[in-house]
This record gives sequence, structure tokens and C-alpha cells, in this order.
Amino acid sequence: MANRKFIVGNWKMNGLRSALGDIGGIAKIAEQNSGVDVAICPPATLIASAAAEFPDVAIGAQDCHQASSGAHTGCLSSDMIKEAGASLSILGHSERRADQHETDADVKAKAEAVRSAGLGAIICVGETEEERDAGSAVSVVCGQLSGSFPEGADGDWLTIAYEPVWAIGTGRVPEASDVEEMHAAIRSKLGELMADGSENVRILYGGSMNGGNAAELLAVPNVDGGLVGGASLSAEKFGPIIEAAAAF
Ligand SMILES: O=C(CO)COP(=O)(O)O
Repeated sequence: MANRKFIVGNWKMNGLRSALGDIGGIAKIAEQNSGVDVAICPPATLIASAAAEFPDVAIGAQDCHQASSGAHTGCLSSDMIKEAGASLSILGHSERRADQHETDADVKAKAEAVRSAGLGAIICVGETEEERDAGSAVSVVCGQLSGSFPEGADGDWLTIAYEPVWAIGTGRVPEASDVEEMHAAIRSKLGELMADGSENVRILYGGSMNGGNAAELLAVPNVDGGLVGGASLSAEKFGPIIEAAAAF
């Protein structure tokens, strides 16, 4: 499984019903590139209609509450996103860690909730610019990974996304050598955290990936795909990334 690239679009807080056509266009490109796994994570309001209209592309959520139900105004449980048609959820994105103050412990609990519902999880980790400048990027990211890591995980449902905070939405991308170092460190940490199957966990790179730099980033050892924000919002921009992944 780890040899199939996984390209995921994170639409963040973008997309009204009028954007469903873009999901249709992406689904078509995904179908034409069947050697690549593709998922789109639109806002929660579009999950049900996207999943119903485009059953051939995986639809994911961008978050999921750790509790199965209860007094959590504005939140969605793993069973709710599953019923709507999601097959996976992004968890612990740096924007949620910053804006909603999500902790590693929260992300771990969310991942366990998602697994109980039979969904896939994409756990996000990544350092800030200050942490990189201080030389602590690898230790920060490995610490986040350990703290966010679900109990007793096996490889089939889990994906890790390395997204340096300073590369998100900025047009700045780390040197390939820095990506290689970080993905190797994550791979090695996964080996410590998992009894077996760690080699099957895909490690995605995210942060200003686009059609122009995808091939280079996807060629880096241990980069098993991409988590794409801005360049996933249209088939025109996302298509070249999927096509770049298909060349591996
Ligand atoms: O945060 C990201 C995906 O989760 C990356 O966003 P950009 O691709 O817009 O930099």
C-alpha cells in the first residue's frame, strides 16, 4: 500500500454547493489516474452531497469530535461524518491546533474515535518557523507524533501528514533535503510507536504543494503523497498534482 501515492485535497473553509462541479472534475481526473489514491476533504456542509454525487472519489472530513455524542455544540462525531459519506478525516491540522487550541491528547482521542467508526485518519504534525530556526523541528514533530498517536494502531487506516506551519499558504517550500530528513525521522518514530505495519503508513507532505513542485516533492524518499490546500480547490490546479503522483 505504501507504494501507491495518496493525494488529498483539504478545502478548509472554502466551497459552497456551486463548487460541487470542481469535485466532479477532480473525481474524473482521479478516475483517469487509477494508480493514485485521491481524496477530497470539503467543508462538512458538502460531504453528503459530494459523496452521493461522486461515489468514485473518497470524500473526507476536516475534523471529528472525540466523543460519540453529547453536549458539544457545533461539533460532529465520527458516526455523523461517516453517515454523511466520509471515509476518512483530517485530524490535528495546525490551523485547528492554533485556532481551536487542539492538543496532542485531543488529536489522539479523535484518532481513536475515527478508528472505532471504521474511518481513516490523517494526523497532521509540523513545526513553526521559530521552532525550525531554533533547530528543534525534528524533535517538535516527533513529539507531536508520539503525543497524537492512537493506542495500538496498525497501518491500514492511518496516514501522517507533515506540514511545516511556515510553508502553509505562503508559497514557501522546504528544501528537499529538509523534507527527506523529516520524513525519515517520522518513519523511524512510527517504527518505535507501532508493533508492526509502520512501513504501510503513508507520510504525506503538505505546505504550498502545487503542479509545479509536486513531482520534486513526491520524489523525496518517504514522501508517499501530498496534503494540498489552495491548489486543491479546482480540477485545473489539482489535476497536475494527481498526474505528477501517477508518474511514480
Ligand atoms: O494546510 C495545507 C493542507 O492541509 C496546505 O495548504 P496550502 O497547500 O494552501 O499551503
